Amino acid sequence: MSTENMTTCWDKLDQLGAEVSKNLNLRKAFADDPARFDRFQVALDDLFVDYSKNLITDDVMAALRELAKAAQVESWRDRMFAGDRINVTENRAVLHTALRNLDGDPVMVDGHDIMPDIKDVLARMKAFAARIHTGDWKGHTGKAITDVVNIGIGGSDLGPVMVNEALRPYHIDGIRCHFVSNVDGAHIVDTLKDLDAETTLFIIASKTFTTDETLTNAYSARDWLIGLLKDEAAVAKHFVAVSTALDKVAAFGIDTDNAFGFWDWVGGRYSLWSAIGLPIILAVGYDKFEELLRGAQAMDNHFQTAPIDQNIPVTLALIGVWYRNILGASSQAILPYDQHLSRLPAYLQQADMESNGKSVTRDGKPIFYETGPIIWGEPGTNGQHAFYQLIHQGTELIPVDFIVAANALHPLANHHDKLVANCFAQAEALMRGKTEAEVRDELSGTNLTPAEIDVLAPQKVFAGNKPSNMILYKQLDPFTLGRLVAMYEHKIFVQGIIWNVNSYDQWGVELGKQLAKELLPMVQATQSGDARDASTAGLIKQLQALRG
Ligand SMILES: O=P(O)(O)OC[C@H]1O[C@H](O)[C@H](O)[C@@H](O)[C@@H]1O
Repeated sequence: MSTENMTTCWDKLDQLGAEVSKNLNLRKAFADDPARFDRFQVALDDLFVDYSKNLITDDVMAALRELAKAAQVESWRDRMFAGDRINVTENRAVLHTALRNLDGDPVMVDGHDIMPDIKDVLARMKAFAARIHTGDWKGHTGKAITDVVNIGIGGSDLGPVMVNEALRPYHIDGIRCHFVSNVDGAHIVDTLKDLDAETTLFIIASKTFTTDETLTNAYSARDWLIGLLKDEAAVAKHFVAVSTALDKVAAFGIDTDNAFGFWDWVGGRYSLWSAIGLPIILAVGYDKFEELLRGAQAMDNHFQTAPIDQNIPVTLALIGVWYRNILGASSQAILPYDQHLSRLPAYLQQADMESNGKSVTRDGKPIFYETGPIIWGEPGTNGQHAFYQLIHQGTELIPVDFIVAANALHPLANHHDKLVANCFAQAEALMRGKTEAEVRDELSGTNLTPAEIDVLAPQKVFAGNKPSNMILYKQLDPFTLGRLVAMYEHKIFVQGIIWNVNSYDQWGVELGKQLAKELLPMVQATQSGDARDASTAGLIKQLQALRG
């Protein structure tokens, strides 16, 4: 990319940033411009994004699109889809999009078409799930499986957890999925407490099959099963694995006939579309999983073909860059008005923060601008009664993504109407605010004294001018969920290109893992901690004292 062009774009954006900060009032912008809503929207069929309530003008959007062009977003996008090794620090292609390229062209990696491999694993998962669902797959004592426990962490947990929660209305009767991720023994102990070993199936999900938490939980699950069924041979009927490292799966003692593979060109946090999605297939059935893939594929096609100014992921990415780099926002709130999307913020924390939480460029140079924001959020309306206070009246600029379905998948229409009304109301309130004059007008009808009004009125003022996107669609079915997740994946990709970071490695997680290994014998009191820094050494001593 041309650094010179980028600098020109950033300079222009800085200048527009100063202008917008000084002059743009959204309430007035809507009043002055009846076409603002029509101009600032993008859609893919029923998936509609209103971005008119952002601190943007036509000039801002034009300058941001110039930035995307200068950063060569489109050619990077094409390189990603074509299987170029854009994950340079790991020398890998980035091809989660191939996992949902169900009826697309061949995708080549090192001269080999990967599509037949992908379809082969899908077919094996489909057949396996059918055996579980029909009761044809029997546990060691001859009983059908009723409970599935997925043991995995990070990308081998958060995607299936989020999707299974999101697709709750589609769950198949007779099979319950559980997830164990934390090395905190409470997680597995609490999960197994109510399960019957004879009817429980464990999925050990780990891309690398080296992750300590997952292996620790897997061994404890194995002990639990063998302890109850009194036969090591039981493992064969109660353990399956999902991994790219099938040799390590075999070393653990799981028959590779019962393992589902994926490949190093699937990043962990982009892997729910791969065999990592097995618990999704077990929860909702293969056909719904395929609808999820087809939804993601629809968003992939849109991302590849829609012009920049009508491209949903590009638009969301550019608006995010505007807030992060020009207007100084440090976080991005994800506020789904959908109880079933309660795990979406946590899922996007890994997707976004592990991808773009970087401070060196792709070629290893230090970065002197802001990169990935802090991602956080909770479903509405709950958040309204907790942290929205700070969004409305605090001192931080917090751009918000509201996400809501037009139709509920439950019969309580009055609930859904209230949910949607609250969602739209929050976006409106953030945008328009409430002036001191409006507050004083309201208070003038009360029996407060003028002195009391002087104290109270400023507290009740809403500055407004707070930005949000509204993401609205027909209903949260598997297809739409696929579109939604792929939309965020591509948003993250575009931002990574603009920030010139490698969004597909995660070296920042390594140091803690390494030190935990070193500290374990000190925690176990088989080695002295005295040589560590004074705080760590002191904590180890304090720990031993508390353990007595
Ligand atoms: O799937 P695994 O190899 O067990 O990895 C699980 C997780 O742990 C790693 O430390 C990374 O931070 C994550 O990106 C990854 O998803």
